Amino acid sequence: MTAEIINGKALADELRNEMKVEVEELKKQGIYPHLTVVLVGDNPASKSYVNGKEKACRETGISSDLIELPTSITEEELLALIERLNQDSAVHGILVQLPLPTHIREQQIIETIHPNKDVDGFHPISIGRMMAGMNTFLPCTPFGIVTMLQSKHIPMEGKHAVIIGRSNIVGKPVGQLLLNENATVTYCHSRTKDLQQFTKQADILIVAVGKPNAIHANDIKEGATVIDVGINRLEDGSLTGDVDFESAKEKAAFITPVPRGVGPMTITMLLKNTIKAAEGLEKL
Ligand SMILES: NC(=O)C1=CN([C@@H]2O[C@H](COP(=O)(O)OP(=O)(O)OC[C@H]3O[C@@H](n4cnc5c(N)ncnc54)[C@H](OP(=O)(O)O)[C@@H]3O)[C@@H](O)[C@H]2O)C=CC1
Ligand SMILES: Nc1nc(=O)c2c([nH]1)NC[C@@H]1CN(c3ccc(C(=O)N[C@@H](CCC(=O)O)C(=O)O)cc3)C=[N+]21
Repeated sequence: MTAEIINGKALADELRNEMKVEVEELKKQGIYPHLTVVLVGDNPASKSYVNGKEKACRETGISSDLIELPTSITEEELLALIERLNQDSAVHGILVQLPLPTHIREQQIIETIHPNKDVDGFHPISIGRMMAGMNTFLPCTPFGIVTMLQSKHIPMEGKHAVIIGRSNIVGKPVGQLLLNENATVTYCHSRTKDLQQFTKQADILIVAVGKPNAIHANDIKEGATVIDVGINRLEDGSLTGDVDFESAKEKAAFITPVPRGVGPMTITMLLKNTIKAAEGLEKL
């Protein structure tokens, strides 16, 4: 079997065009959706992601501003900035780019962002609402993955979804969203014994490890759907995922590429959450 490639970039463009219309409608009502992005330090990868987010906002008619801070900023100063953004009624969404320097406690920062402005969906209140299946800001990468599966009418109900990775931003929440969609979910991680025993059972395999070639064709079941979340920059500057795409695409039924797979969908869901934040919480 040769897999159908799920073009995340094309789907992202399509959804962004729809959102553009929604944003225009909001503006007619006097609501100007606005995202504030906070970037601490000068990590080149973070800068590049943040640029992508700003460009996507512009294209959708969402206004955004970037607050760049030196690595030397203290946790107190960053918390004070977030408190100020929480109070600012012109700011609908707040995104603090991760990772943060080690002297700043990430969890403190995440918990200070007002849940009504938590467009990343990382606040414990957002996570709790997601677990309870309530309306909330869903974390962007998991939300993007489920949206991709739905766009291709790939059934989740009753299917075995195997997740490799258990981070708070990808692995754990994507498993929860798939569970909400009635999949049977297995989590694997670095302490999993005999990983292949699990991956070979997966109808839907989500790979969020952060290592090139973590998964090959012989790890997957014929006809599976393979979602590659990994973003790895190689020495030659090119980007690659966690899956050996060339071999896996001969065995899977559906597969996402890197680049132009999950990444653009992550940004698109951020735009969606920002619009939702601007529309106001009464809808939450
Ligand atoms: N496309 C997108 O929009 C996004 C892409 N990413 C990318 O996705 C990847 C994962 O990100 P993130 O979740 O933040 O990463 P983390 O490093 O936080 O998590 C990686 C996970 O993989 C597990 N793992 C590591 N090695 C193995 C192994 N050999 N076998 C099985 N499991 C293993 C770890 O296990 P343990 O918990 O035991 O350590 C951990 O749970 C990265 O490449 C990142 O750049 C991230 C966010 C968005
Ligand atoms: N608070 C916070 N929220 C995040 O959502 C967040 C974060 N911190 N820290 C880092 C990760 C990573 N992430 C990506 C977003 C888009 C692409 C993306 O658009 N990738 C393009 C390629 C981009 C390129 O060429 O560099 C693609 O895969 O086609 C990738 C990765 C969001 N993250």
